[in-house]
Amino acid sequence: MIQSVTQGVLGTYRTQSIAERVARAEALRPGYRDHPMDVSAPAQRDAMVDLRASGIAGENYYHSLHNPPYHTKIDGSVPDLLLRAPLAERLQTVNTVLAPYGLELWVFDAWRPIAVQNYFHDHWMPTHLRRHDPSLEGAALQAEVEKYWARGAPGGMIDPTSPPPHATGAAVDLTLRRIGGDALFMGSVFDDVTEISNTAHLETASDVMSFSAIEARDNRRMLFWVMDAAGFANNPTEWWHFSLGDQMWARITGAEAAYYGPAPI
Ligand SMILES: C[C@@H](N)C(=O)N[C@H](C)C(=O)O
Ligand SMILES: [Zn+2]
Repeated sequence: MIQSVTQGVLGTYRTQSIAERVARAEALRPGYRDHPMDVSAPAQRDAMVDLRASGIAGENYYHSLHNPPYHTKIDGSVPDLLLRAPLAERLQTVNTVLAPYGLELWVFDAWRPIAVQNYFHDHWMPTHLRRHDPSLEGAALQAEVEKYWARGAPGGMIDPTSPPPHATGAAVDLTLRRIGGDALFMGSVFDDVTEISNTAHLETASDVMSFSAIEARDNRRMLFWVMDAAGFANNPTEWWHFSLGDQMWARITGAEAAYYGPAPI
């Protein structure tokens, strides 16, 4: 029998605010790309696995045509959903927590080719921002871009001490869905790179919240806490982005150093 999400562990997660935790992460995140990297950590050699082969559902968003706001396949994208093997195992564990509720994870993206990262950071996001504010340039433009899109690597040469999160195989973009069915309502589409996607946006949104907003808030809470319990850190500007072992994770959790640099691909 399928359990209601209002009961048991997910029921608890739905009622537990994430405001404080996300605010703390937000304060810690700046400068995460300068966080120490343990380049000789044995984990640096952890294998990459395709998540579908590990029983985790998903489709690479950038390699699909059903991917608003893009509605087109992104040049350089790949169909794979590759992640470090120990992290894939943790996602399997998350699925065992979700299964009694008839839920599972749905992955949008994991390891990302540097060409895709460079495109969004260097072209797509600056173009989008300048459409709204043509005067935006230089450091101010970069700061706005990097709220949502991490700096890539010029010429594709990834710095082993400062890789973009999705180049490490330790960052994953995902949501919750009914097993084999529809995704739960999270209040924004994936890659809506505006404030609506900030993880705690709905925690503080308004005094009189719509039922839609409450549902999205509670679903975000479920996702946040179930991933937190598996050791993942959330990127505070995006409800879908989680990582473990990379620099953003290290910065947010207070780990001395990251142990996942560029993925062995
Ligand atoms: C925008 C989103 N899909 C994303 O992946 N953002 C993070 C911060 C990144 O670029 O690594
Ligand atoms: Zn991401």
